[in-house]
Amino acid sequence: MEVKSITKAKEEAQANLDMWKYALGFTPMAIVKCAIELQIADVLESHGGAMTLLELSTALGCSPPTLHRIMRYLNHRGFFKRVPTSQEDSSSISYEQTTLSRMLMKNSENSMASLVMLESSHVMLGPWHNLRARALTNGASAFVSANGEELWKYASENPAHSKLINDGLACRARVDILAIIDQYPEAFKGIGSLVDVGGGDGTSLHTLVKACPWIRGTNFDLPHVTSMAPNYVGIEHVGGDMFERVPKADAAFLMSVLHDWNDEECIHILRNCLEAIPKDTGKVIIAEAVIEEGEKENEYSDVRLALDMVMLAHTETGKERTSKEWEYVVKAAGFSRFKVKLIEAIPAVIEAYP
Ligand SMILES: C[S@@+](CC[C@H](N)C(=O)[O-])C[C@H]1O[C@@H](n2cnc3c(N)ncnc32)[C@H](O)[C@@H]1O
Ligand SMILES: O=c1cc(-c2ccc(O)cc2)oc2c(O)c(O)ccc12
Repeated sequence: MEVKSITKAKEEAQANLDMWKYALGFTPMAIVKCAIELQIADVLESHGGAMTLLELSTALGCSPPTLHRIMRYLNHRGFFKRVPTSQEDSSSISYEQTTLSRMLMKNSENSMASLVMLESSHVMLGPWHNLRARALTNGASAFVSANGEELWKYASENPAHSKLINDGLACRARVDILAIIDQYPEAFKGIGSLVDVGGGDGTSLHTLVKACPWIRGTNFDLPHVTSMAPNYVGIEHVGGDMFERVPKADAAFLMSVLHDWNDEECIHILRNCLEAIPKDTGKVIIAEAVIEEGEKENEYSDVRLALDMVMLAHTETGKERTSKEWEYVVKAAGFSRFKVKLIEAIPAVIEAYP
């Protein structure tokens, strides 16, 4: 074979292999969800060390051959480690936790289980089947087509789904806030009071105030969200509508809120934030993904671009933005200066000054 046709054949073989990832793309999400529901990681953790397949099957109430196949798949993906044994039969295989499998636990510090449960719920998966209509009309919301009304209205009428959203977003909020404080602590220096606009159940603010105890926090969200939020020392929950008014504070913080809305809506929210802070010393801190294009792509780009698709599926007008697009909405809202600090995490920190 000519060099050119060998190269072509290799490319086709690789493309064929790559296509399998898309055809069976749902598998990792479904099996990870199954592992969370079975509580495999929680049972292994409370056992305190390696468990044989038989011990694990008994503890979980599973059939050993089925569990063996599920564990083989998860192990292949880096969840759980097989401990070598001298015997060959599958029943004597032992498993122990890995850093990745600990993230499947319900209550570990860096658990991502609730986010998996949110994204894999019927309500959140339905809209993905309606993207074609959204692309063809750019008007029909995929979420509304699947669930009858837009996400935040749906959540206000379905307490179980509201809890799924709050828990799902809270688990990654903790991780993102810790990354921000660790890599850019200057953002919160000298701030006496801070309002977290669209703060959800207060997890972000609680994590922030624990690390920066000089800050008095106001967690501001829709009334049905704040009324269900747990009490935290140093945090006041205030229910309201950010399109009407934002409570006053030295600084306003918005994380994963503006990506739910179009430019005009963002400008409206940001103007209300500008009204809420002192003209001379105030600032608005925005924690959101910044989409990099071309050569600037890095290991987070894949997740950031996937989040943009989540916005397409789950919100009516939301989107992730490039640095230029952020500059446009911030300046159009009346801020005079803006700074983007890129960090090793999904969100960047954008500071906007009056
Ligand atoms: C994607 S969540 C982000 C939550 C939190 N900031 C975080 O990062 O985990 C968006 C939040 O905006 C809130 N929200 C939506 N519309 C709102 C409105 N009109 N006024 C105040 N909050 C609103 C939602 O209830 C939700 O908690
Ligand atoms: O399903 C989601 C997920 C997010 C999300 C996940 C991870 C991040 O680092 C940031 C955001 O945000 C969402 C959102 O803002 C929304 O309105 C609906 C769904 C989701």
